[in-house]
Amino acid sequence: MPDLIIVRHGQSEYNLENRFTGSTDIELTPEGELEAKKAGALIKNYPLDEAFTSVLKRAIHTLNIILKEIDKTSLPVTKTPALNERSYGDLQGLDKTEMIKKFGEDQVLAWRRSYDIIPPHGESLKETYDRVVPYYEKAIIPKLRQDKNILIVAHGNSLRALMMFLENIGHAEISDINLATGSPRLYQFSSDMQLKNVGYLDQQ
Ligand SMILES: O=C(O)[C@H](O)COP(=O)(O)O
Repeated sequence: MPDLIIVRHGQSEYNLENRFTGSTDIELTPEGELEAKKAGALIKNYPLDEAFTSVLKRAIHTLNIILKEIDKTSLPVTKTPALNERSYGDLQGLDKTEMIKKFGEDQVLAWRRSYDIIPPHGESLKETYDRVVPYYEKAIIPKLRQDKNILIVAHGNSLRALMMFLENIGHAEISDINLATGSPRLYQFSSDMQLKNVGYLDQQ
């Protein structure tokens, strides 16, 4: 029965400053490092075989802190741009509240949470799904089929896209779903890859 754990990176400097991050390569805050350490403590009881992350440092550093916490710094790690945060295009670096003042709450919410509305020169959740899910199917499902336990550390929207696939979440429903930083979510599958159990480790 393979386990998959997904974790959004800990708080980043732009998260703290309420700025759009997207594909900007921004470091964790001290609070984000602490969140990663706490995530590691929750993951400790699950024997992992491999980990996957993006090529952005907030995710890589979160993974490194988790691996240190669970005493598995030699775990095989794959870093791929397929798991990167979606691009927020022209919004990157800008203040989220300022953007609400300029464009209105509904527009900003649509850019942030809708499935197919594209932020200016950025990437929609649909486009993110179209790179995350094929990568998951090609590179990660075969490992789970070999009964390997896998950890993925990535980003709010690359992981929302993956959650849509894993939990069969519809286009409308996904707009209400947000993944908190540093909160591990566990998926347990049967040997024929049927989802048997899903939930946040800090709520179990
Ligand atoms: O890119 C960002 O700004 C964050 O990682 C996620 O942003 P969101 O909550 O607006 O999707």
